[in-house]
Amino acid sequence: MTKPPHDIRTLSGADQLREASALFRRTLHDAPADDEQWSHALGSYDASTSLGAYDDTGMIGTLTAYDSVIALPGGKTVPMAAVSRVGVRPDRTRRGVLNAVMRTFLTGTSAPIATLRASEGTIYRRYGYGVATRFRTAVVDTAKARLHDRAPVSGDVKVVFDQDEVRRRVPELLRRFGTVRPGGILLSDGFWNLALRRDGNAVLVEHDDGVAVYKTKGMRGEHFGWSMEILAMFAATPEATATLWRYLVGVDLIKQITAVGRPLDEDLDLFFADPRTVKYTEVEDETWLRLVDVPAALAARTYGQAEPVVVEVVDDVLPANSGRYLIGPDGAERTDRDPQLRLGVADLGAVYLGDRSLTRHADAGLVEVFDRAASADADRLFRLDAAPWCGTYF
Ligand SMILES: CC(=O)SCCNC(=O)CCNC(=O)[C@H](O)C(C)(C)COP(=O)(O)OP(=O)(O)OC[C@H]1O[C@@H](n2cnc3c(N)ncnc32)[C@H](O)[C@@H]1OP(=O)(O)O
Repeated sequence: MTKPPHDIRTLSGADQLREASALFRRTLHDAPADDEQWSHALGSYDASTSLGAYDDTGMIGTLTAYDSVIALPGGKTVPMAAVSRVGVRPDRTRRGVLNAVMRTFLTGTSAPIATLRASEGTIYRRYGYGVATRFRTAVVDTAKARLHDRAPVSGDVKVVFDQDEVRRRVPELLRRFGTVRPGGILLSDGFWNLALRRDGNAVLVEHDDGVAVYKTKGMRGEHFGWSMEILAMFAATPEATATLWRYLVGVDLIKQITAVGRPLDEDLDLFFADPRTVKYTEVEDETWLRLVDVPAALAARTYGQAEPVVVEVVDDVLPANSGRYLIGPDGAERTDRDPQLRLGVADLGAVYLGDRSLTRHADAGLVEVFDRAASADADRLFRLDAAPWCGTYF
């Protein structure tokens, strides 16, 4: 009989990391990295935050976390563990391996917040992750695309094609612009080196207040027709948005531009003479966020103006987080007062960055409301003027 798959170890050395990489890629139906790919992938790993699960047949599960930071409402950034490369060998699934790995990770990480991108929507809620940011896809028809006369174009852009320079400049630029909104994160140079190599011939567009990275692909059945995909785009000002888009829609021979993963409130159509230039397609979940240290995370963001509320948080995986918190315009702290609202830690994670309100979650049966006025106050405390958004896929 196979022994319980609960032997979880922190990985060490390139060989174990390569084994974990191969295992993870297999779970996504991909072949292991060859020597060339692995030489670039190794630098994206940190062994100290990578776990392996073992039984008597060897490594059967893995999870890694990139050291990152996340921007919060109020402008502060705090350490964040960006969880990725989660996989369990297909002959060992549904026996509690992920359960053991995730619990080991959550009890061991020093970051107050963890986030991830979920391969399936049913997996991570049980570990306390909630959907904290969402994005939508913008498809731009270049045949129609002309910015209107009052679009705030300002200055010019510089285009970089040399791939060594692209890989050097992108992490630098994202350190400046990647956290312009709450939900924005920073990842290491090693991560970007790997990601940009995977995307192939990436083109970098720089503006004084923003950056875009794109790739192009020949379109099937189109003579001299290409499509453009925006891989990353951050603008700190409306002028940067207008100027970057003026460049992008002006590139010759591009028939269509797809920008996956744009903020829900980025109203790009307002920049164009014909608003039907832009079609918004799927809205998808982006950041799944887990408050690992609830008191620290609640204290790290700022809040809007409203009466303070007492929220009871329930956390079965990390029970030290469970308890009552007084949250008000001046901050958040533990309290003994009677709760006005009660919710699980996954739903606290979902409202934490200010995307959908606590009342919307209550309407859906996800928050217990003992005092309706407190629910409205909580909405004003947590809400932001702009939608939280990450914009970086990992
Ligand atoms: C952040 C990322 O890296 S996302 C990528 C995640 N990886 C993948 O999608 C690769 C393919 N899938 C896998 O490798 C595995 O199926 C995993 C990692 C998703 C799950 O691993 P397992 O070891 O099977 O999970 P485990 O047995 O611990 O299950 C834990 C719980 O989640 C549930 N669960 C796990 N996977 C799924 C799923 N795909 N769909 C629905 N429920 C699931 C189990 O039923 C179990 O529920 P319970 O606690 O109520 O009993």
